Amino acid sequence: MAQKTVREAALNILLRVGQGGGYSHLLIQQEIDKDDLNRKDVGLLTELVYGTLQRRDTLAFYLAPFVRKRVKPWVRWLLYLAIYQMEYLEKVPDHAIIYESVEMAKKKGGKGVGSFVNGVLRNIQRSGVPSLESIEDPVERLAIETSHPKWLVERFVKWYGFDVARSMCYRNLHAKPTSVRVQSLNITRDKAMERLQHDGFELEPSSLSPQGIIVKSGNIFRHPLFKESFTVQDESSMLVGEMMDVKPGMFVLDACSAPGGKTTHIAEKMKNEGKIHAYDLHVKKAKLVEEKAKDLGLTNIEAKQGDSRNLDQFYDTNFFDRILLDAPCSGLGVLRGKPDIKYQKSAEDIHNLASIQKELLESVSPLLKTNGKLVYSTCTVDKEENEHLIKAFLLKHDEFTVDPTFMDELPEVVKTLPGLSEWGLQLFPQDLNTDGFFLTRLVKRK
Ligand SMILES: C[S@@+](CC[C@H](N)C(=O)[O-])C[C@H]1O[C@@H](n2cnc3c(N)ncnc32)[C@H](O)[C@@H]1O
Repeated sequence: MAQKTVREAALNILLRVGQGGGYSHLLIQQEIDKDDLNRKDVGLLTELVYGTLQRRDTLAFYLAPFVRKRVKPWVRWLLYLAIYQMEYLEKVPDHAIIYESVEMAKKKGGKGVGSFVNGVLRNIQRSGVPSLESIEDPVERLAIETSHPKWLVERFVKWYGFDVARSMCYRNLHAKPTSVRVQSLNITRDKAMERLQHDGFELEPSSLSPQGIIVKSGNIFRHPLFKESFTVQDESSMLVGEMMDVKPGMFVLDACSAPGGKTTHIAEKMKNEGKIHAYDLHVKKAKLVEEKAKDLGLTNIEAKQGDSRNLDQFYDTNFFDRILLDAPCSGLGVLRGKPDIKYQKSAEDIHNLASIQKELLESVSPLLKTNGKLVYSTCTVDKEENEHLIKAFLLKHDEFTVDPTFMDELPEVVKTLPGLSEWGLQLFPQDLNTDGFFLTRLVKRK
């Protein structure tokens, strides 16, 4: 695909995301599948879409003094795309960016729109974008310079203080590394790394899971061993499997399991013995768990569609040795991979999600055996969904406590992190370059 067409594809994706017509990562994937782009084009498309979307509010601030009238959404996105390239990418000179943007504007909207776009971009090139230093309120400035909604930055500052909020917002602007988990029953991590390095991959072992590998370069999806031996998984998520404390032969409930990253990890830890009852609300998603288990050769997983708020009709109380509740959440820890989330979620959404999480925890916890362990996790950094929820649950249920051995069993690298508290571990993306993630392990005493 010629570069100009890549930019057109980027514009179409941005417009659809802006209109609420899809998620950027899925739309990029669709475009890649549709056009069979080469590696360079895929890189450029991803960079343009993520970069522009990640910086949307900063770009709007830069554009504001140059556009006094209302413009159509596609023209606005076209201008954001152009300013993003002018301000953040060094590869293409400004005159080429302006030329291509004007051509796209003419093709899509006619000569008039073309000359409007030309005028705006040439003015920006001449006078430069406005300085962010002109914003006096530090929270508002942080919100605009890192393109997060102000209410969200206020929330982060309230929970964690300005410095942690600032590091997190900045880290959210940068791409995250790819990491994979090795199917340890098929191949050891050392052998897998040897093979990948031989095939030209640049790698690092994970410090959070002995099964984890950080892939610094190379396309792991196309590797011949991918299907049967690797699962793409953030290192923070691998920590869940590591902390489940499972043994072969146990009965485990994975209450929210799709697409099965953590289920299959737990199954590997159980040496493919015992049984994991893996539920998901959606039948299609439960199928994904089944397929993933099949690809990895794991037979101790039973994937089923079901609402985990109603499992008491199928199981007696005190049935499971271990329960994982990897709850549906706001996803505020994964903004690097899914920038759309920061513009779409509201405080009310978070509050509603926290009630679902609470309902799920209330419903699955009676199914745990005495002395059984329950891991609660989310990929968010919001206290209402994490620490506050656990605190309230423990206040109500004196049969549960945070497992006293949880802290000791954590990997050394997390033991000094600021997010470790008596309620569990809150990982921030800036800590170890993982997703923002929360996990804790409860134990049932009576
Ligand atoms: C965070 S994702 C789980 C990710 C998964 N544990 C993994 O590691 O691959 C949450 C999942 O919960 C499912 N879910 C939401 N509400 C549910 C409910 N009431 N019962 C069962 N599953 C639910 C969603 O469909 C979603 O797939």
